[in-house]
Amino acid sequence: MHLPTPEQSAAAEAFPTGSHLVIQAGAGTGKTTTLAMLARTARRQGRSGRYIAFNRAVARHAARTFPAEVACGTAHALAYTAVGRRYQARMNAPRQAGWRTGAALGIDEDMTMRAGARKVTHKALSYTVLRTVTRFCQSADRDIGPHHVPPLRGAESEPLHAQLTELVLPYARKAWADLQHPDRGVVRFEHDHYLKMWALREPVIPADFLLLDEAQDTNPVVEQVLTAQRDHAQLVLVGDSAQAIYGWRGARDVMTGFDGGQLSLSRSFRFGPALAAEANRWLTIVGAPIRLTGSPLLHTELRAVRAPEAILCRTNVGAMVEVIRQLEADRRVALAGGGEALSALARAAHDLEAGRRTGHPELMLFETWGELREYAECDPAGRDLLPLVEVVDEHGTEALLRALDQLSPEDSADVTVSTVHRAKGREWASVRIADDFTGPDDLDEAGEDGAPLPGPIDIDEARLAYVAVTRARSLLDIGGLSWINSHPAGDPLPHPHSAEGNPVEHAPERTASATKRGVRDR
Ligand SMILES: Nc1ncnc2c1ncn2[C@@H]1O[C@H](COP(=O)(O)OP(=O)(O)OP(=O)(O)O)[C@@H](O)[C@H]1O
Repeated sequence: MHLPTPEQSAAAEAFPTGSHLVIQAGAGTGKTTTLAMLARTARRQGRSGRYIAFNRAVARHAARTFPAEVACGTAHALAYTAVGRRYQARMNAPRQAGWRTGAALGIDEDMTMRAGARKVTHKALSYTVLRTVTRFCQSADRDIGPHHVPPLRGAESEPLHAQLTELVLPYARKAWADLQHPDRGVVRFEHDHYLKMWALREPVIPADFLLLDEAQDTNPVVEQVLTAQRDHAQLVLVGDSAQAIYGWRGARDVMTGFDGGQLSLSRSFRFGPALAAEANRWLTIVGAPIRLTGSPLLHTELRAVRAPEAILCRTNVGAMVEVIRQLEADRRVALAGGGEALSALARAAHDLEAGRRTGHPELMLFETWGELREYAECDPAGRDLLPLVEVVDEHGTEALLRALDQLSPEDSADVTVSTVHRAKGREWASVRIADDFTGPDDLDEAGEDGAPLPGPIDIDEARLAYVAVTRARSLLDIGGLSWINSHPAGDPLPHPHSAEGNPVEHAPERTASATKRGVRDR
């Protein structure tokens, strides 16, 4: 048993008062240890509660640490017990292509829409219908509406999206109605469906307290259920606002602005002071409420690393490039999460090269590779696909598929390549940041030395950088993030050109952050 830090003790003392709390827990600061301390305090008080984790693996890990009075699980597990189990027969139904579901809902093969020169086929319409239902299920809304219809690659303009919405909405509503029957229907029943049904019933969760983990990335549907418990249960939101990296798929940081006592954990047990300083530079840029202190007992170096245990990439395509490089260097390579997402992309590219349409949701509106290349090169909405086009044009799809076939399991690999999204919650002894983390574009203005001034840093990119650098224990090679060393915002001292100190930008939806994101890691 460790001697608690003053911050851990403060959390353990605040908890028994029963008031709602927010605990900002920085990377590697012993969050689980601290929550277990709270749980033991509750046991002494005779209170029982629940810990709600982001996924099942985290919930299982917590269950081993927490006393039995605290039930550990996910929001989906609660919803399954209350609603989902009635739909078990439908959940066991075999998977089928989205267009078959679309056809069963009435989207015939000849039902298409023109999007300029592109044809939105019945397959793309069916996909959009199913995605609309999923987005509704993740929202806090009572009914399906136009804002749930996702933008379709290659048909992003407002008039086209409006046309798509009009076409898709009636079928999305029909799909949702179909899903209500416990034992028959044409739409495949998914976990998000029963979660939404449960939320619409406005459930009361019987508990004296609820501990919500990873609260910086909470789906609105879970947020709605949780905040509705605040009159009978003590709410404790735990997470790290600076690690909120799922905003692009609708998640919200429910810690910021929450009405409750504010606590923090800032002593990192993962790394030493040098890495804490690097992390703090990013925490300053994102305007985070905490700064980290490294453990004086741990030595972490920042320097070039030739053979790191892990290479962290910004995008899926960046990961593909790294996999190829590492294989060429004769290293056994693992890809966190497996190679299926990348293989699907490579197969889609292969189909387009052969002049066939693909069913891949990102590329389904394009008929040929040339058409996709033009979209990536000339359309601002397609700019993030440029790295994919370049990697395919450089290596060819067959070489990419061969490379992905050679992946090793993590436990027998020399190096693990991962996107930052996949690396969340993980740590390695030595980490290199991949070179797809490019800095912001230069401004049109020049500085006193005549060199162009670097543009502001997108705040979403800075959060991603913070998650990436804090995965290392002993060695960090900041690699692709080295541009920060010559950016004014990378200076830990306030910069003279900026009243606030650091020029950063809070990017609105679908601006720089969206176009820079690359093919998404799901
Ligand atoms: N007060 C303490 N003194 C020394 N070591 C501690 C203390 N609190 C936690 N630790 C150690 O820090 C490490 C990380 O703690 P823990 O497993 O609780 O964190 P986590 O929740 O898994 O990770 P993170 O903090 O990154 O979310 C563990 O090895 C734990 O034993």
